[in-house]
Amino acid sequence: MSEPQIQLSIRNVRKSFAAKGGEVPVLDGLTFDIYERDFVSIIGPSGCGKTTVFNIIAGLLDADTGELVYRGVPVDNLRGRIGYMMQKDLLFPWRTVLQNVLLGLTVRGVPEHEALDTAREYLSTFGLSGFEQSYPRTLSGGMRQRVALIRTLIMDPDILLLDEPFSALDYQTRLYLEGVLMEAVETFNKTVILVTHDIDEAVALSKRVVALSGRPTKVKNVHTIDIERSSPVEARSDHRFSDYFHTLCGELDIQTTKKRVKA
Ligand SMILES: Nc1ncnc2c1ncn2[C@@H]1O[C@H](COP(=O)(O)OP(=O)(O)OP(=O)(O)O)[C@@H](O)[C@H]1O
Repeated sequence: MSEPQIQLSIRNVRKSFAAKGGEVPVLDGLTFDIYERDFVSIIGPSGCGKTTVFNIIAGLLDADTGELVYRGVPVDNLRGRIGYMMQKDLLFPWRTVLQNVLLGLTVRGVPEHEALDTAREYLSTFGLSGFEQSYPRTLSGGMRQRVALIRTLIMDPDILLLDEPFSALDYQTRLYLEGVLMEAVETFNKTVILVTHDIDEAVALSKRVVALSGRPTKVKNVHTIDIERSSPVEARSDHRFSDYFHTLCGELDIQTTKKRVKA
């Protein structure tokens, strides 16, 4: 098999924020690589700067120092190359499902009939045919996240940045949407970077997991997850799943053995 090609390098990125007591260092020289068609999860303690990394990649924030290198070329950010999906679906409530999905293509100047064909095809692929004229408030949380995922994918970004996209959903819907995501990523050949608090989800979906330390944040370790993965539910039955799960709990200092509670 050929060596994986590096798509994006994050090199020595530092970022501090001004706070009442002075500058707070958040990212302390973050360095890791993303390969072509990678699926990488980023895990780390709450507030360690996971969203900040995404915002720097997306061009919503500037790093203080450090470098992003995209396919061998240093860049300021990946604006125009990424699709960013967040925990909150951010659909426009006054627009129908179809109008929400069409928006990006229209802004890009895609001819109307072409945009409509593409939008309908995506809605059908994601099981949302028949809901074109529905408004977001009439859909379940899982359906709204499917619309948000379509809206992200339809722009054909090189890399998907997914910031806890399923964390507000119930477990059953999450499992279902993990499967939808996995299939979509394979069908559309996308590279994914996923921020998640859910170690179970990280192991089930990812080829690699980047574990971050607490603030000021560095990369603690990068783990390759080598499991059979025909679906995220199947992945959970792989005999190595539990080992990876425990290793990553250890990275986050989560106690996995029983401890006596002192009376
Ligand atoms: N624009 C900003 N101005 C000032 N401080 C900020 C700003 N953005 C983030 N921070 C601070 O930087 C730190 C990291 O925030 P960030 O949201 O990136 O962490 P996170 O790991 O994504 O958090 P969580 O796990 O809770 O989602 C936090 O202490 C946050 O308060």
